[in-house]
Amino acid sequence: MSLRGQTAVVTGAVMGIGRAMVEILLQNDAKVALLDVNKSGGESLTEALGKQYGSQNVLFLDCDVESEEQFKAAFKRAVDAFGQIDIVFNNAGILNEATWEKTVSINLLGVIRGTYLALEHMNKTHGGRGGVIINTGSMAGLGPFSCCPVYTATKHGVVSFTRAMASASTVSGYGVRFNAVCPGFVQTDLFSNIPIRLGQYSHMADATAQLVKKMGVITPSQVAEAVLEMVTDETKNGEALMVMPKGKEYITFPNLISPNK
Ligand SMILES: NC(=O)C1=CN([C@@H]2O[C@H](COP(=O)(O)OP(=O)(O)OC[C@H]3O[C@@H](n4cnc5c(N)ncnc54)[C@H](O)[C@@H]3O)[C@@H](O)[C@H]2O)C=CC1
Ligand SMILES: CCCCC/C=C\C=C\C(=O)C/C=C\C/C=C\CCCC(=O)O
Repeated sequence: MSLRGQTAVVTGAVMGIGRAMVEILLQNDAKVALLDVNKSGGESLTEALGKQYGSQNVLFLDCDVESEEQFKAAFKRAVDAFGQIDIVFNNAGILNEATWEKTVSINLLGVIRGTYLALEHMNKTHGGRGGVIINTGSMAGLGPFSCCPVYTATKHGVVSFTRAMASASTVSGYGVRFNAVCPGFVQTDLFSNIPIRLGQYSHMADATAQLVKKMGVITPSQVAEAVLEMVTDETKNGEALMVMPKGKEYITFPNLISPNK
């Protein structure tokens, strides 16, 4: 499937799931702006990707999603370089229960900030041409990940924010679709230094390792393929797509207004 003529912004683009998403977008002919705090890694990755996919199709922007100023400037530079933004993947996230305020700031506030800044360029009621925004949740956004209560709260926030924005967009005519991807365990850097990341819950590291063993682990590319499906399938809006070793599943949420439906 071709995304030729489409432009994407990916946060947390240098490693893990973000990096896999950048590659699949480039493989499908999109132009991609990579936003990340890892400047040296971002510059060398972008140089390598430029050689493979064409340097005019890839742009690194040094950006901390905690900073409104840096984030706003990055969107502007992406628009200046590529002309418009059609796809946004708000993916940057950390897992650290010790620095829990930072976890909230990056995982939840960063997604909200990225969504609102993206809408300034994409919202059809403000001269944009619409598009799709995918936010990275987690299975921890669907059920409790007991060793990480704050991380769990941020991911529930991401899923709920995404669903509410999908609904707001439909009602308001923004022309932008919103979906959340909810992976299980993915083999990335988040798996390093687990006891430190768990902070006061470090005593649960062994039990969590058992859970990982039971549930299994997927690759960043499997997550990227699931995200691509929600990018390209124009019927998908307000979805939370769980991605697990046993496969993908769109989550059915309770209908709170008509509980028997
Ligand atoms: N690895 C896993 O098992 C799972 C991860 N996730 C979520 O997937 C997303 C990506 O995580 P991974 O790829 O696993 O992590 P990772 O640690 O491999 O990559 C995260 C990337 O985000 C960047 N980043 C971190 N803080 C940033 C900030 N303030 N501003 C901009 N960029 C920043 C990092 O430099 C890095 O390139 C996160 O939101 C995470 O919560 C969700 C479910 C499972
Ligand atoms: C000891 C290894 C821990 C590794 C943790 C690393 C990353 C986890 C990232 C997540 O986003 C969590 C992903 C999946 C698990 C989430 C919830 C499990 C809920 C299980 C249940 O309902 O009981």
